[in-house]
Amino acid sequence: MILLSSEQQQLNLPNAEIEYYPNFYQTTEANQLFKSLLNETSWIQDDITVFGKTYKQPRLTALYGEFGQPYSYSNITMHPKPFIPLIKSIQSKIERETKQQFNTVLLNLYRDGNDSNGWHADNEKELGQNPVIASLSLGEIRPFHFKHRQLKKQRYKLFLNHGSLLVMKGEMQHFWLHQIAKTKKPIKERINLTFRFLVRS
Ligand SMILES: O=C(O)CCC(=O)C(=O)O
Ligand SMILES: [Fe+2]
Repeated sequence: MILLSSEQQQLNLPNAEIEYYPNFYQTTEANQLFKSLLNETSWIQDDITVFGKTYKQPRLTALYGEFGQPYSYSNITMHPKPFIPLIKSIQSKIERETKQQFNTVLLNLYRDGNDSNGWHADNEKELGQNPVIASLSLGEIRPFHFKHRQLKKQRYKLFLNHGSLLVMKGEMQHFWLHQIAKTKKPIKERINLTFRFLVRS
């Protein structure tokens, strides 16, 4: 099933609360943000270890945070850089419009269709019980797939527009998995910023 909309939308799904703002940033501003983030972000390519074998992560990432608290997922520990003004200003707009608070952002750069982000949930302990995650998309439009862990008919894809914001809340990270799949289509870069609130340990 495909979910598409041109307006702010609340999706009613079992065990999840999802809000989607297709035009969180207008195109001109989104274009500028994309260009600046591509150039100004400290992108790295981490190694991931799966069943004892080490691979290059199939995308570039960067972590920025307010407290310098490290964030670990999939056997990777990332140490945040202090916020840069550009990212701070994006965070402020997201906080204002969603009425939620964030202190950390994980950025993903999908260089082309070969880059991806496998099925996972953002359920690390330091995110707390029911995390609110705000995900800004810039650049190439790619489908965000999500599926319920138990209810096998509950599978969806949402095309994340250039300049769009997706907010995941409620029990979503307990009951659902999400991914950005590889594609053979010749596509350009996509940047994604996922704002999170890390509980201080
Ligand atoms: O690129 C996306 O839209 C999803 C990113 C994501 O799921 C993550 O970084 O945890
Ligand atoms: Fe995620």
